[in-house]
Amino acid sequence: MEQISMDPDIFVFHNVISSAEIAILDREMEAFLVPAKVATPEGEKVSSYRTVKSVRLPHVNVSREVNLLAVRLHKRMSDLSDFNLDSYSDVMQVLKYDFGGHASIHNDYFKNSSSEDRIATILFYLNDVSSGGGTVFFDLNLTVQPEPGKAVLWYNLNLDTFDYEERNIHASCPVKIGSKFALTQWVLEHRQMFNRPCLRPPKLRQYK
Ligand SMILES: O=C(O)CCC(=O)C(=O)O
Ligand SMILES: [Fe+2]
Repeated sequence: MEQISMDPDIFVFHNVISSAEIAILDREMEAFLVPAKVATPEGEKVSSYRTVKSVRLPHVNVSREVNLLAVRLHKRMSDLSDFNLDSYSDVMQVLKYDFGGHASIHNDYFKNSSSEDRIATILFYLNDVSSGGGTVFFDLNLTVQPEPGKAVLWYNLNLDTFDYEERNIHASCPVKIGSKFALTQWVLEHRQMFNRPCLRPPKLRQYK
């Protein structure tokens, strides 16, 4: 494990998913991938803002082998992050960015006082991308390049101030060769009330 940023904390882990496990996801999930939608004032839409195919995991239509793998991956994400994850409510997303696929600059929090927010993000990289495809943190001058088995963890809510962690604004750079295959987990805050207590309620979080 490496800490690639101290303030805010960002951690990188290596060899956290095996090539055999990646092969299962590659083989079984391709058929279920659909263009991801983003929330707009007119509802959920496919958008040039985020051009990626995605599917939820666990998933009702996939084999038992894949759903058992999903349970193992949740346990592993929980072990490496010390967050409490539940296979039924904290669904992961398998992501595939084809040539040119990208996610424009954003933060992962909702900043919406009516729902619980995403306290952190855990992103597993499942392949190499020889050109493009990095996760870039603009304010931190940091780019994390995909490598199979590597994972990155960042916090969307600051665990010291209990406020929105705006400095983790990020994007997924356009893929210039091949495709990018990844798995993301947005960690919700309510289930963390005992291991990360004292988060400020959404209405009291500041937006400067
Ligand atoms: O694919 C990436 O590098 C970034 C994904 C992302 O922004 C997210 O999962 O929230
Ligand atoms: Fe994101």
